[in-house]
Amino acid sequence: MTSKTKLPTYKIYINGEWRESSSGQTIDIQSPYLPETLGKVQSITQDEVDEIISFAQAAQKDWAEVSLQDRAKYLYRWADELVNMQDELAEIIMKEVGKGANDAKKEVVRTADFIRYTVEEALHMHGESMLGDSFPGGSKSKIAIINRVPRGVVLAISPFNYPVNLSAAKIAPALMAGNAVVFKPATQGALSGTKMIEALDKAGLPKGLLGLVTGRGSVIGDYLVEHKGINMISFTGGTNTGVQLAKKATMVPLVLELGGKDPGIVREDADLQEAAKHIISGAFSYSGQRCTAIKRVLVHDSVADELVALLKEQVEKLSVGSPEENNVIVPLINDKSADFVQHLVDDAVEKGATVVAGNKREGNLIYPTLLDQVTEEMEVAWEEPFGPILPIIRVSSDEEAIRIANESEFGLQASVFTKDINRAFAIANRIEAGSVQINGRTERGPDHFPFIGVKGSGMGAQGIRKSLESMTQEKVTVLNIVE
Ligand SMILES: NC(=O)C1=CN([C@@H]2O[C@H](COP(=O)(O)OP(=O)(O)OC[C@H]3O[C@@H](n4cnc5c(N)ncnc54)[C@H](OP(=O)(O)O)[C@@H]3O)[C@@H](O)[C@H]2O)C=CC1
Ligand SMILES: O=C(O)[C@H](O)COP(=O)(O)O
Repeated sequence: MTSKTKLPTYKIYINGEWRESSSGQTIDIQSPYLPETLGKVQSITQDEVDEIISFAQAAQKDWAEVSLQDRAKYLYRWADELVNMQDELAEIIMKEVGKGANDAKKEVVRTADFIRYTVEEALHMHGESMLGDSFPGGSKSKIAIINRVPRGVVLAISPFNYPVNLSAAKIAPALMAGNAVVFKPATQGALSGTKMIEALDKAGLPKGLLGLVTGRGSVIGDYLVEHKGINMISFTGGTNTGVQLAKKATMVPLVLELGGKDPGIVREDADLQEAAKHIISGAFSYSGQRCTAIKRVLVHDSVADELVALLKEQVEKLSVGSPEENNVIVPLINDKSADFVQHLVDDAVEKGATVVAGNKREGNLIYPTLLDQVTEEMEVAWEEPFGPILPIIRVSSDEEAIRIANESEFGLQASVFTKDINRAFAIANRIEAGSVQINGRTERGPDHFPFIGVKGSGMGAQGIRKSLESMTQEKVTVLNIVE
């Protein structure tokens, strides 16, 4: 991939046409690591949002009548288009969000796989029926037929860190389930999101069925969320944004996937080599800019020194630099994020944490940092850094590990490393999180697994089948047979 390609001014997508906004205003998208403006996106107006939603409402009525087999054809073509343009799209992802070149390409291929699996899952979902006679006084002549019907217009709002995959993870199930979509990508991610929609346009999606909204969430977000034409919201992003959104959205179903502070719990009987390998990859890939990154280690005192030595050895080997050379540690999305991460390190060091590795910064590039002797008084014990720093908290028992794990406001995932499978299950049962990984790093994939955040990490579930379910509602038709 070259870094010379000039990107054009991107447009909004309304009723199957690419348009500049009548606002006359655009937002420059800077690369997190290149001294370049990569392109401009439109700041949409409220009138244009109204237009998009009314086209979506009209198109959805026809789309709901299209057979699943026919809907599938558009989505398969979309997946094929994404694969065809994987180099171009991966280059944009890399430059726009600073993701390693290979990981950017994997994101595109994973997205095509996601879309195809979504189609196949939807093709194999069936309704159910019930006979009335199982309830006292009921009768066999009363039969309920329970089908899933589309919700209408789904608002899909995605974050910067997987600008293609997490967007398609909403759009594909929404469309396959018979909905129309209003798609609002993260502003830093809107170039990638727009390119992805170009692929959907090439696939011949009926006009109006999907509208692309660009503009700052802080400016247009409330208008979208409160719009009466929206029938469901699927949001992935930060907890603060998600909580504000939930307060504003009234009487529409919400799926929220928010932040995390996933603990890696290491028991004294763990295979420490394996645990260290999973923790490093869980904590530091893409510089820790994953909601599912391991964001704190809770290790038993008796093995803490050994684990810290193993982690140190591996942290020092992590490659640091440009995403173009596939470095693991890359510049963070912006200076503000880097400032926040540095603040967490400074606060911890001031309160007595030991720097085992790192604590070095060049602009928005934060070197991988391992902090030992972290205590509950330090902000880094609780805050989500979204950066390459890993605090180690030493604990004296499983009880203490569980207590600290659960005291977090978040509840996305957790990892438990141990050879004792009974203890692993006992701990997993008590951890307040959507998923617990036993002897593996925290991660969302494979994408057909349910993906769930509890407490401040979200509500509702994603994962292919769960997304299809959340983007439909059950409808019951009762047949009363006259004998
Ligand atoms: N649990 C999960 O599945 C995941 C969670 N995340 C979380 O996301 C965060 C990082 O992503 P980031 O993009 O910075 O998150 P943000 O919360 O900043 O933004 C997410 C999306 O919300 C939009 N937005 C901002 N304000 C509003 C508003 N008032 N109304 C509606 N939408 C709004 C943003 O638009 P704009 O960009 O224009 O501001 C963006 O599209 C981390 O906390 C991470 O943990 C990330 C990935 C997965
Ligand atoms: O956005 C995120 O951080 C993802 O949902 C995490 O996905 P991953 O675990 O597959 O990296």
